[in-house]
Amino acid sequence: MGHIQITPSILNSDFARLGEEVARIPGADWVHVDVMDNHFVPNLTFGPTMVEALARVSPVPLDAHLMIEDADRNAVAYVEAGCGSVTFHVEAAKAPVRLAREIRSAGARASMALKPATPIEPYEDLLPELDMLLIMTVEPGFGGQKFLDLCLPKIRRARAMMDKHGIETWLQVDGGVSLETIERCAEAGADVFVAGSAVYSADDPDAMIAALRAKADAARG
Ligand SMILES: O=C(CO)[C@H](O)[C@H](O)COP(=O)(O)O
Repeated sequence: MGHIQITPSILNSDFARLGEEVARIPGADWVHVDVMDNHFVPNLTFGPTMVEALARVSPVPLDAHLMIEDADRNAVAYVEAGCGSVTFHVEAAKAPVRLAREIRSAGARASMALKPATPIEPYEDLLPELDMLLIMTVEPGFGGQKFLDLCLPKIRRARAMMDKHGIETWLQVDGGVSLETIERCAEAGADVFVAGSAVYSADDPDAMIAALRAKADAARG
């Protein structure tokens, strides 16, 4: 298991002041950018041009979460836009192994996401192809939703598979992560935590990142 990393999502930040919003979180490990196409999810955010502009001003590297159809054709554009990590949804990829290899060859960390109802078991043999697995803990599409406890057993099973294979794949959780829920995720084996509304609704987002990190570290014992 890797060290604890906190990756604030800008989904619930002020889109009119994105440069200033990322400047408020220098203590983050990554900035999580939720790319939504209004097809894979019923919400629309931004594309590679906006992400490229954000990458130029962000104090920390970008972690793109692509909630888009046709991930096979579009994911590498986000590596070229300057993202250090690119996550595609397995439900949207026709050839996930080829896609993970393309992301890696283009120079970013390759990551694959599972929606809450998508099981991990069919993808066990694919884990060594990934730098990170993202287990969604809400239905993708919107920030500010309630954490789904039903996803915790899947996080545990994914961590057990990684241990069995002896691989260093990071395990990210995304959706409803807060001071109230982060310990459960860390205990289950997650090491990378996306937090959107918890960070951006705090008076001091950077202090919230430190508080989340401390809770996750404590839960690990
Ligand atoms: O992927 C997402 C939604 O699809 C967001 O990253 C996620 O929901 C973060 O927001 P919050 O922490 O408020 O749940």
